[in-house]
Amino acid sequence: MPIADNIILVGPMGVGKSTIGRILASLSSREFKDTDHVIEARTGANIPWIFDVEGEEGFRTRESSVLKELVEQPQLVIATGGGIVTQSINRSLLQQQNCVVYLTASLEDLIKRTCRDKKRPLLQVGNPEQRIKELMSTRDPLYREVCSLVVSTESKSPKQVAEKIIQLSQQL
Ligand SMILES: Nc1ncnc2c1ncn2[C@@H]1O[C@H](COP(=O)(O)OP(=O)(O)O)[C@@H](O)[C@H]1O
Ligand SMILES: O=C(O)C1=C[C@@H](OP(=O)(O)O)[C@@H](O)[C@H](O)C1
Ligand SMILES: [Mg+2]
Repeated sequence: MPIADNIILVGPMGVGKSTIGRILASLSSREFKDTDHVIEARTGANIPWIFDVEGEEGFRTRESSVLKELVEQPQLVIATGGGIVTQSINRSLLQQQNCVVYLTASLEDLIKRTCRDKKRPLLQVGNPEQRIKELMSTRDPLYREVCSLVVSTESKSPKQVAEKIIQLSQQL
């Protein structure tokens, strides 16, 4: 893969996109961007606040415009939010990219990694375990539709996952 190409991480909340993305960027000499962080920096508000004030729809509009902007820049690692694939306009854009990596984890790990924080509004309503299961059943086919690689994070440290992505992306 040419060095100028971006690596884009997709997958469910808690799979490690933001954590692994940062490490992957430093290991592969790319700049790290996280769609959620860009939205927060631009609005001066955190994700739960944006969901409260603008609803999920307002957040998705912001997310789509940030994604469109980022994919046009060279040599980035882009960590997306777990719901990026719910919008068909985002899926079309992702399908045009060279390297979109779907990170996977067991439901048990996803629950463990998200249960302690309150920064994910979609897990604050109802039973979080049930919510993660529901979201995964609708979103898993969508992640698969847009990805060029599937990489499991199970029993691997974030650094090991980042190294695996580098190895596999060189074979694309
Ligand atoms: N491979 C991993 N093994 C164990 N814990 C992880 C791994 N990757 C991420 N985590 C932890 O899971 C939590 C969620 O990670 P985060 O990067 O915010 O996920 P995402 O951006 O996909 O929602 C964090 O506490 C992070 O430290
Ligand atoms: O799955 C989702 O719909 C969301 C995932 C979050 O990002 P992470 O996947 O980085 O947690 C964030 O974009 C927002 O809370 C909505
Ligand atoms: Mg994240």
